[in-house]
Amino acid sequence: MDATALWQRYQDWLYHHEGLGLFLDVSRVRFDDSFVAQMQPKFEQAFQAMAELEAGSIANPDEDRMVGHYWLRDPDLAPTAELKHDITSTLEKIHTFAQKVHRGDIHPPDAPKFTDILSVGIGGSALGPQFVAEALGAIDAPMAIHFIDNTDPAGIDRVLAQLNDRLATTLVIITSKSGGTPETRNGMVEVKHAYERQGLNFAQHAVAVTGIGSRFEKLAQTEGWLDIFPMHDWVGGRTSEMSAVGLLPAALQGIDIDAMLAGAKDMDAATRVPKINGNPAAMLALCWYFIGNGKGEKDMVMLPYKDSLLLFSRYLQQLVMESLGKEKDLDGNTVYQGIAVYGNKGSTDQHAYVQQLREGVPNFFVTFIEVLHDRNGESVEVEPGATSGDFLSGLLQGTRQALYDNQRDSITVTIPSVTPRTVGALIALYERAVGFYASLVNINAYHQPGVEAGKKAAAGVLDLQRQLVTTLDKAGQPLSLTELAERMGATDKLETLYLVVRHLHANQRGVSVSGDFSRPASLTIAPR
Ligand SMILES: O=P(O)(O)OC[C@H]1O[C@](O)(CO)[C@@H](O)[C@@H]1O
Repeated sequence: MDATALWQRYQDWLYHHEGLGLFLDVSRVRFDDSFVAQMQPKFEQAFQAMAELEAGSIANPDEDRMVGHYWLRDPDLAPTAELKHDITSTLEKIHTFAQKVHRGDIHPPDAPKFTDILSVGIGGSALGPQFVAEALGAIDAPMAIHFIDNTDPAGIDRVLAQLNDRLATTLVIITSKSGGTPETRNGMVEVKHAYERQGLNFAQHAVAVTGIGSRFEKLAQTEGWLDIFPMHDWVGGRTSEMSAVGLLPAALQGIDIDAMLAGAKDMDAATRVPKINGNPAAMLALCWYFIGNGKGEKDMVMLPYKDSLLLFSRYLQQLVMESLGKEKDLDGNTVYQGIAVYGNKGSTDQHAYVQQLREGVPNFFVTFIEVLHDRNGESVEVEPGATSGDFLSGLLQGTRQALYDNQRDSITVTIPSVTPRTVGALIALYERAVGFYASLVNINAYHQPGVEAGKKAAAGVLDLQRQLVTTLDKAGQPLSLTELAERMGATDKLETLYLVVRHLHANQRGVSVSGDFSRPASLTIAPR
């Protein structure tokens, strides 16, 4: 396409949201008019399905529940007065709680104010709060936030060591919709121990964000935690940033959560428009379908050219991959759907993997996120007539052009600056695009059956470990791996037993091993 035709295409497809100051450019994705016409009927169905979802239909048939994250930013849309009340009262409760914590009305037992937040959660109960903290957390925020989002003992120790002197003034938020996620439970138990070691009362520092009636809710009630915030069953983990999951930590950090909600609400309204060109989420879904042939054949590389948006790709990894990565479609056909997402930030990644993007295997498309406002305050010229921000902008444009020249498609989302309002809008934009794309490829975006298999297998390994230690204790003599497996009736699990023994040995726990780990048959295992 020559420069004149490309410029025309740029203008024909340029989306601009005046209120948000957001632009979307899809001109560097090579679909043509006939493709758009061919997709029209599928989009009509997608718009219809989305309208039904917003009206409260059972959009997640497997789990028999409604999907209501759009109501969080526009409670008037909630299908019943009761749901509307749940949303508005939770928001009010968050505001009041944050104000009281900031004023010191709610304070730790032995100090006038809480200084820090320790958030314990994983997946949708961590990624949104982490992204928002990185994007919007101020250096002089009223409270600094820290995260435990794994069951890695060394990782937990690192966070607790950083907080050591301030544990007495740290507010702990335990977030789990199900209230039964092992990593989060472990994090909570470890944090509780840390408080007890310092002679502190954990309950008087703890807040739960959890599903109504969950195990965590009951525990928090029994132990008398500071407060409990509800997660409603119609909000999925990966779309929960605008529920108490995201809003509570954001409000405590002094982030304007009403502006986040307003930005998302405006974007929701813009993506409710039932047409392709003119609806930014539909435009994204159209591009994803075109580029990946409706089968996710190409990966989505997210490149925000702004350090504070570093975690957007990680946040989107869950939103996109947990929603779209499905074996079966809604009719039960095996489809193996999904779109892989990765990326960090520009221009940094240009010095890491952009070489491959420009010249290597063409199995991706890039989404550039451009931020127009460079910084608050004046910029020095780093060379005559150019600032650091000019370089950042030039590098984005240059990479976009270099990729296009080599047949690599890209999308560019432009926002005026990184604010609560634009961050809310970005989240809403991608939530809706994922919803549309799921309709286009006929899958359920709102369940995650695949995650269960790994959880069940992990539980099986831990059961085997307990059985192993009991068997060894009973035997009272060293056993080879094979003898151990025979006594346990687990001769089909020799490899798992070997891996468990190796891990226990590395941590001096429960077993004493002699022999050579590189020759499993040489090992003898005794109780410690
Ligand atoms: O909030 P919960 O119930 O602890 O779940 C955490 C995450 O685990 C998952 O269920 C996957 O295992 C995610 O969908 C969810 O965001």
